Amino acid sequence: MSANLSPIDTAKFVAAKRAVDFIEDGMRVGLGTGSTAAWMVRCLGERIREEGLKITGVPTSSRTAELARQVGVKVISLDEARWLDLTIDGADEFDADLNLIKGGGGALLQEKIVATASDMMIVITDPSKQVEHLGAFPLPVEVVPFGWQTTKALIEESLGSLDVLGQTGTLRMNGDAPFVTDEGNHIVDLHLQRIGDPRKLSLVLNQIPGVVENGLFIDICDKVVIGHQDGRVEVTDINEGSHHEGRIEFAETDNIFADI
Ligand SMILES: O=C(CO)[C@H](O)[C@H](O)COP(=O)(O)O
Repeated sequence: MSANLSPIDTAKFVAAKRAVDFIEDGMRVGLGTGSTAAWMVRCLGERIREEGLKITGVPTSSRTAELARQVGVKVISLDEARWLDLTIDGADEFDADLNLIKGGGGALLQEKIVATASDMMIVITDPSKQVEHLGAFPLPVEVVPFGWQTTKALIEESLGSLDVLGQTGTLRMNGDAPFVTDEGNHIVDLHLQRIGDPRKLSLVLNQIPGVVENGLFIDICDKVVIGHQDGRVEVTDINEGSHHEGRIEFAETDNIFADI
């Protein structure tokens, strides 16, 4: 069987395939969560099978852990790894400074811990996630279940003094019940439309009792790999100030698509 990739999956796949080139034998790698990160895990599995690389992966969610094991990536915990060479993950939005909104898939807490414990973070994405100002995508905030309505009210109250356009939050649901993260918490999505000062917002949110973490990733991402539907790939490194373009050639009959 071969896959019939949609244009958006093609963009995600080529970004993932290019990013996996940055993984070297022996590395400890943080494995992100989401549909783009899932492509990366499959591409890494393919490299391990074909090249016999010795890689250990630290997944950022139970979903990613399951996929990694399925495709032959050795999985260890962050406490076993302690520190990582590289993390590759998707994002919901990124700006020109490579600040991010993450957590659309609900894994922001583990994603932020793992990315922060890495020498380098690479974000893989399609061009639709690039924005001038963060905030059109609802900002996920992970809160403990105890007293979540009070925490949500305190969050909304704090937004009044900040440079944001919207000020409402909604509890993320999973059917009729609140969504529960891998850490047993809930998520409040903030509808801000435009975030004037992401760094300040992140600090303010994380000082509210009941808030565990928020989905703003400030000064964490080093490189972004943008895949396009025609196979083009752009790589921007914020530390080097470099920008390169290339192309990924692939056939939809490749082994990697066999199970999709
Ligand atoms: O932050 C995330 C999960 O918590 C994801 O990386 C983000 O939601 C992007 O997902 P996708 O690649 O499916 O668009």
